[in-house]
Amino acid sequence: MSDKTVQALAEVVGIPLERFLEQLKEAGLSATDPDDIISEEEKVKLLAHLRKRHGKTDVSQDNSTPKRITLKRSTKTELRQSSAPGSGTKTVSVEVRKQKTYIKRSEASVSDAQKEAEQAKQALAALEEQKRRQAADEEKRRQHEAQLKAEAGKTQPAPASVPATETLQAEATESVTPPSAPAPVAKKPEVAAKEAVTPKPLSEAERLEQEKKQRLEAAVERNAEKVRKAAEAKQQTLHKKKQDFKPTRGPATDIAADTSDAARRGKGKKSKPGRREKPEHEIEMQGGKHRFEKPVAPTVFDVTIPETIIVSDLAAKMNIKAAEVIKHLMKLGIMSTINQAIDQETAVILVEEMGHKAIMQSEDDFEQEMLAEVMGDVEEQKSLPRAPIVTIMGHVDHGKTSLLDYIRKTRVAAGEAGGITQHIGAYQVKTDHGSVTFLDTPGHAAFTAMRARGAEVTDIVIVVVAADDGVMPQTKEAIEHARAANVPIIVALNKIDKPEANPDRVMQELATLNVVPEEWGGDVQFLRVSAKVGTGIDELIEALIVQAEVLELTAPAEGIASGICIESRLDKGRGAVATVLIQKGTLSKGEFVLCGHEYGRIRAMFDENAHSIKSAGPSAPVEILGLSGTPDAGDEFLVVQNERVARELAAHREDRKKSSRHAAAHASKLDDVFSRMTAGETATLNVVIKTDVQGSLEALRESLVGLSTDEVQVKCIYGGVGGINEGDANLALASSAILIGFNVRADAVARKLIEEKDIDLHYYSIIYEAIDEVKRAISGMLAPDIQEKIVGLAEVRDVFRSPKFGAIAGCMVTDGFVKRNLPIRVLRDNVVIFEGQLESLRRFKDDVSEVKMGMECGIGVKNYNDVKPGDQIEVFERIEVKREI
Ligand SMILES: Nc1nc2c(ncn2[C@@H]2O[C@H](COP(=O)(O)OP(=O)(O)OP(=O)(O)O)[C@@H](O)[C@H]2O)c(=O)[nH]1
Repeated sequence: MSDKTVQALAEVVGIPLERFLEQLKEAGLSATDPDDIISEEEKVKLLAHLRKRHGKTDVSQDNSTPKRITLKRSTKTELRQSSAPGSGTKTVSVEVRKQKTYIKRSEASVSDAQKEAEQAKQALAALEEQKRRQAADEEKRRQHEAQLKAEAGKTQPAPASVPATETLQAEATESVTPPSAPAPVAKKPEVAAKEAVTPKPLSEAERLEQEKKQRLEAAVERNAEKVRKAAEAKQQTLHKKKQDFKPTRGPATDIAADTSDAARRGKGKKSKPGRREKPEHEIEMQGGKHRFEKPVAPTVFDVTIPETIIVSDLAAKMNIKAAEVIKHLMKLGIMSTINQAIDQETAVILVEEMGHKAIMQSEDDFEQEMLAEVMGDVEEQKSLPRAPIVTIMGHVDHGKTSLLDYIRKTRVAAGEAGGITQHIGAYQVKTDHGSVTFLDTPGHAAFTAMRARGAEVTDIVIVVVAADDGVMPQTKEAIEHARAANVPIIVALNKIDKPEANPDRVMQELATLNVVPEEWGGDVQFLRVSAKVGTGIDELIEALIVQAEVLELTAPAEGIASGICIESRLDKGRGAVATVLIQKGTLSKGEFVLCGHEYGRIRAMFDENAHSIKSAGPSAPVEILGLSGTPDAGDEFLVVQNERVARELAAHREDRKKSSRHAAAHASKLDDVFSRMTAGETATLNVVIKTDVQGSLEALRESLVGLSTDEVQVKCIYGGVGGINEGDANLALASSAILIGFNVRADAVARKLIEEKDIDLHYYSIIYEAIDEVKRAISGMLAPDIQEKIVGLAEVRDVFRSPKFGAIAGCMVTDGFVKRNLPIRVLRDNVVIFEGQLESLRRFKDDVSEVKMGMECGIGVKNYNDVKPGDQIEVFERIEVKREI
């Protein structure tokens, strides 16, 4: 055997290093370090020492008859006690090993002193080889021993029990011990007393088996030692951690503990990559105490409340369940659902009542804050004159489109191949004196719709009046809408080329509407034009430029661009395409834009001639590509520098849109006119009146305007004849006006808008009622005692004549339900033509009391036989409403 280090030898022998070193010291050897080399000579010395140590036990007789002794001892296994710490059932196996000491010794007895070194080598090598044998052999051996014991038939004292490590050592020692060598030391006398050995010769097979068992035992012992050491180390770590851990109350100290832990780990050995660290909480839980503690005082949150907030969002901000918020709202007398928006004031009361701190936040504040971040430090740019933005309005067929087309073709598309221009919703005309931008969506509906969305884009309105036709209802509407928006008017007297054109008459008519020509001493420019032959078009453009100068329209030409989206669409090949009108600054390709709640980088930019351009300045309409979606017409756009905030702002706007849908619209209400007046908010009540005939319009308008007092002025924004359409609803919305329908009704589109925007619409059929209600509203007498509620609508599809009932209208119920004993009105083109009672209501041949939406029925109207297909029958009920004050 070659020389080995102390450590290697200790491992081979299977005893702890420290112990082995001790033994080396006792043997008087110089090696003190695990890496010291033990020479053959030293090994012999060590063995001699060990032999001497064990020599206290007198087993010389055994040695002289080794085989017999071994056999007898091996039968006493079951009485042994464990000497292998921490190895559970294997403890029994360890006991058995002690017998083998005798076997070894007996075997060793045949060897002589000259063979010591060689024998030792063999024993050690054998031990090494047999370290990992199966425990099954051990079991087998025990059974065999039990059998032998039964055969022996008598009890003998147990041999001395020695710890496994010592036994192994002894094995090595005794294998080279001369016959006179002493037996191993009996460490546990009580066990030794029980064991006695009856000498009996061993067969060769038995001897081999005993050897095998011995080796197994050695392996088991070494494993047990390892396990024990690991358990001890673990125990120590735990103990140390427990000592280090001091229970904390606040998160700050928790963190401190964590960091100190981490620091400690860092200072010691570095955790190996890939090795899973034991989670902190497991360790803390083992300490018997959870590190998180219930807060001792209620947490007070700072709750930021926007102008409206959805119940579930409010609950989330206070870290409570929505049901809790709903419960508190109930206590405040407010019934709400989880998705309902509540106003800021209510939310503040609720938040404070729940013990939190409410911080009122205006949406504008928030947006301004974010916008400031988006825009960065924008230098104040010098304002320069800019082109006016013009909208053309007028009555049907008076030539709006022709005028726009003529200007575009002659002034914009000049020089274009084939004269084909792309329609992008707006175009700019350049002259020597300046430019003019035309919005290419004629009519007051588009104009008012943009206004209703809060976009005040138009600088000047051209009202087109056909000189051969004169002022018509939509001419009046156009004028009213322009006035409501406070936008100056220029009148284009069109079709001047026609022989029957009579511009003077038209001028007179307009003068009666307070649109007085400059040449008559008024302030409105009148131009005689022909959209067909081009007469007066240049003058018209000149007039626009002059008007722009009067208005002193200016905008910064440099700097960050902002403006309004005038239309957008989704193009199959190009994605979202938006036409925007730049109001300020210069917009460049590649810049990042936020538009409404859409955003993106401008991939490409085109002018009205579909020319790709790199940049554009104020009042220029451009088409941009690259937005995330299609913004709404009227949405504001601006260039942003920071994509992150742009995205957040876009998300915020989207949220706001959502909550404003839930929230009560801010449209004006007749009911709260008085309260707003007293709050000093308004001194004007705007009304939009639609009536069945001109006579009632005039009567109603005069009566209502006449109600004006020193404190409040009733202002008729617009009055017209006919049903209430989308334009009327938009006008009411844009002007915060109340809609009054006198013997007229709103059409389906208008009804939808009115419902969506919560516009205050009132239907009357008696002028006095309308006057009385407005009077009461402005004098604080809120809510009438009796209100009318429309419960159903049926459309007349056919009319049958019956000798018994007269005219029977075959109807389809299109909304709500029709009930026999409720009052009805007959409407033709949304105008009330009759009010009365139902005489009969039938489904097929049966009389019925009620017919629901989607069903057909026959309706007979009492004392009225003039029903025609296309008429509508409105069923309503009068309900009593309690006075609120
Ligand atoms: N003689 C003559 N005809 C014109 C003139 N301007 C328009 N027209 C004709 O008038 C008709 C109506 O013109 P449009 O431009 O469609 O009128 P509009 O106001 O846009 O009509 P809507 O789009 O229906 O509201 C067309 O047949 C035009 O050719 C003009 O200056 N002279």
